[in-house]
Amino acid sequence: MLSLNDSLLFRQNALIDGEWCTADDGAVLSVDNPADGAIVGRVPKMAAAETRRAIDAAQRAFGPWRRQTAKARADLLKRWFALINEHADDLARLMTAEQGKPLAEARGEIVYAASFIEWFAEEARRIYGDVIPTTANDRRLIVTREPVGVVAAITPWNFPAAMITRKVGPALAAGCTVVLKPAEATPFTALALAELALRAGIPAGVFNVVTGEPAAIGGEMTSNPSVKKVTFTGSTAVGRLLMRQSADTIKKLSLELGGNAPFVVFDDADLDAAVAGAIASKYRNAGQTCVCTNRIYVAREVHDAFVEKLAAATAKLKVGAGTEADVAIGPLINRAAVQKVSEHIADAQAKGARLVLGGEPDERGGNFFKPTVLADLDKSMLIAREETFGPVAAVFPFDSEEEAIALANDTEFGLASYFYSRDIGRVWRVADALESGMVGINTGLISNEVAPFGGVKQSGLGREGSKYGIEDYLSIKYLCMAGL
Ligand SMILES: NC(=O)c1ccc[n+]([C@@H]2O[C@H](COP(=O)([O-])OP(=O)(O)OC[C@H]3O[C@@H](n4cnc5c(N)ncnc54)[C@H](O)[C@@H]3O)[C@@H](O)[C@H]2O)c1
Ligand SMILES: O=C[C@H](O)CS(=O)(=O)O
Repeated sequence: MLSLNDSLLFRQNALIDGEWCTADDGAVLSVDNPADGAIVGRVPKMAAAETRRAIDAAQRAFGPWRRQTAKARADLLKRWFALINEHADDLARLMTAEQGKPLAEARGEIVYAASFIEWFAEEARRIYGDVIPTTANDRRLIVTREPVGVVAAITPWNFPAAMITRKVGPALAAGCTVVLKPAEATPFTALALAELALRAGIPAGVFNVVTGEPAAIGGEMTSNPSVKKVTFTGSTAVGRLLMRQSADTIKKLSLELGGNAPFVVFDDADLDAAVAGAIASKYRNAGQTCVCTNRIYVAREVHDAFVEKLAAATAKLKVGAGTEADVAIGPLINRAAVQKVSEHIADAQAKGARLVLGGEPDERGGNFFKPTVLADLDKSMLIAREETFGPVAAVFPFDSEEEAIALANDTEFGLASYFYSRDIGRVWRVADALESGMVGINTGLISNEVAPFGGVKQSGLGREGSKYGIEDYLSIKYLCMAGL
């Protein structure tokens, strides 16, 4: 049973135009706790009709919201930021109950999620235009930047708060209004954030949350002409589908999609630092992040030493429910996730990989899986091509810098990549050669609100966070002011 300081944060209804409401037919979706399968709660199973009403509410709210001054919007966002931090413990409990991550990680995500609201409250007041040197004395050339309008947002289950504020923060700061569909597995964190937005004074209709049928809701979002932008975070497969569905009405798109991050350890690396970085990047959220290391390439000269150190560090990671003390690896989100991890391990072993540690579900059963280290892998294995999204460290040997770069880039994804070297020439050569939107050099943790987050190739379009993250919610208008 959920125990919150503020029980009103536990919302089991959707939010449309400032009102908490049910599905038209009263249907509901159950949400279960990945740690024990217990029902956490239920949310409306909405579809196209309710989504259309939410879009209409956002359209009505857009005019008044965009006409507020930047400072007025910034002040409301700062109040929302303060309320999120004030209620961080309750938000973390909600998140652990529905997503499973350890409470300490959930608490950290709330701080990270709030930082996007604070950052874009500040950015709201720096949306500048241009005055261009004129082409003739009878005219002045002016550039202004305007909010695009109603934004539809669809987010994943692995970061139930940060993936939402990384979109809603810039959208509201720019003067847009939002209709959000959170993942069906993790709606309660989103609904609690929406409750706090109302308490902050963000007007009805500016931020709406619909829950329910992904295909029906997404179909309305991508076809409704009032929606001017779709911003999506999730798998590349769904991102591709939404891109196709948005084409008929030429919607602006931001896509934060799948990854398959390489982690390269060169022979001149600080091995202990590389092991610490691999642990941080691999096992965060039980390996369920888009920027988790998926393939670890180690110079053959240091391969065995690295594997030994990595296995020793991995063996110290405690598996358990997110509410238990000192847990590092919580449950995976569902049985399908456990199945995929098991398939990747079995496939690798069948093709010659060596199991160093773990390799099977935890004794607890259910969605718990032992942190695993595999060695002596090669590119024929599924784990080399697919995003595992689980606690499996796959170590591949390599013999040259050129080979390491070729192996690292041998994927259709290009979100994050990492490498460890203390040779400054090699650092610049490898950083330039890696095909990814983000590169961690001598670190396994790169995410924050001030830097541009996003990928290349089939990992997506656009950037979130940083000064760049607000651009996708703005359009440029050129004024040619003549007759002077
Ligand atoms: N690049 C990033 O910033 C980032 C961040 C987190 C997760 N991800 C990626 O997301 C994936 C894991 O998350 P997931 O399992 O929730 O992904 P998913 O694509 O299955 O679901 C993401 C969201 O899309 C919705 N959805 C599913 N089918 C839909 C449809 N037909 N129409 C409209 N919406 C639909 C889901 O309900 C959910 O809200 C991984 O590939 C991971 O790499 C990427
Ligand atoms: O899953 C991907 C998220 O973007 C996680 S984070 O931003 O790296 O914390």
